[in-house]
Amino acid sequence: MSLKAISATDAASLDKDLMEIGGWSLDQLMELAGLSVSQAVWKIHPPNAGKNILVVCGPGNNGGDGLVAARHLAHYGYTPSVYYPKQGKNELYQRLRIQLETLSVPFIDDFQSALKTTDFLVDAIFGFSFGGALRDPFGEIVRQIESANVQVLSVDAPSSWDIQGGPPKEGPGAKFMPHALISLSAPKPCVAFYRGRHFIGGRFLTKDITDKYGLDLPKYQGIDQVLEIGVDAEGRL
Ligand SMILES: NC(=O)C1=CN([C@@H]2O[C@H](COP(=O)(O)OP(=O)(O)OC[C@H]3O[C@@H](n4cnc5c(N)ncnc54)[C@H](O)[C@@H]3O)[C@@H](O)[C@H]2O)[C@H](O)CC1
Ligand SMILES: [K+]
Repeated sequence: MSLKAISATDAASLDKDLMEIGGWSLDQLMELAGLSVSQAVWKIHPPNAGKNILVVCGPGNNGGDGLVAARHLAHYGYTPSVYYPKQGKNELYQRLRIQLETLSVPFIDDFQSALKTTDFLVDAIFGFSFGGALRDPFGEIVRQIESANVQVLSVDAPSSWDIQGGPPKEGPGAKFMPHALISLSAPKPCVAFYRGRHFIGGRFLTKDITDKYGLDLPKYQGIDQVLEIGVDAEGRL
């Protein structure tokens, strides 16, 4: 199955359209994005493969998707924990955090130790608004993830990758190739550099909006919020 990619600028504009024209709130979009991330985790790493899931969340909405996913994973019977080194100011993130704390999902400080004991990692650090060189503390965090012996699912883009141009040429992230990637709404151009399992999620697009941005409407099956799509040997979708 092939799906067209969307640039970072169009992805931001598409979200704006959904909220300003389509009647959506950010909470709703993030809830469906995070729900699809949790379903992708289930498909890749079902609970009988190990229940300890470490969700690493960044300061923006990509991190918000991770917080939502962690909540769903707790309800599915996993034992998620969250590493959230730089919480964003938006009150939405504070509410998502409270929801996790009331479920007794731990927010951990010792990332290095958590990496050694986790069964699976969700990279919800940066999505389509990432740009430039990694600023502290994220350079070291990405370096630890890429050298850890654990399967990773990246949310929307492998964190540290340029959304257009793919992995950095050197430094943290240069060797980062997650086991799986879930693109939200539509793949981002950096997927051309990606080799691994590839999912699409964010089941809320309408034909009007896919036509406006020249995208394909994924053919989700039944009640699934996530669909696995392929990437060929040359990185084409
Ligand atoms: N339509 C959908 O599918 C939806 C997707 N969602 C998710 O939202 C992100 C995009 O969120 P946004 O808040 O715009 O940005 P990010 O989370 O990618 O990052 C912003 C955050 O990162 C900081 N930052 C940027 N570059 C750097 C750097 N080089 N070093 C350190 N820090 C950096 C920046 O300052 C901000 O704090 C999308 O990918 C989806 O995952 C939504 O949930 C809604 C619907
Ligand atoms: K990410």
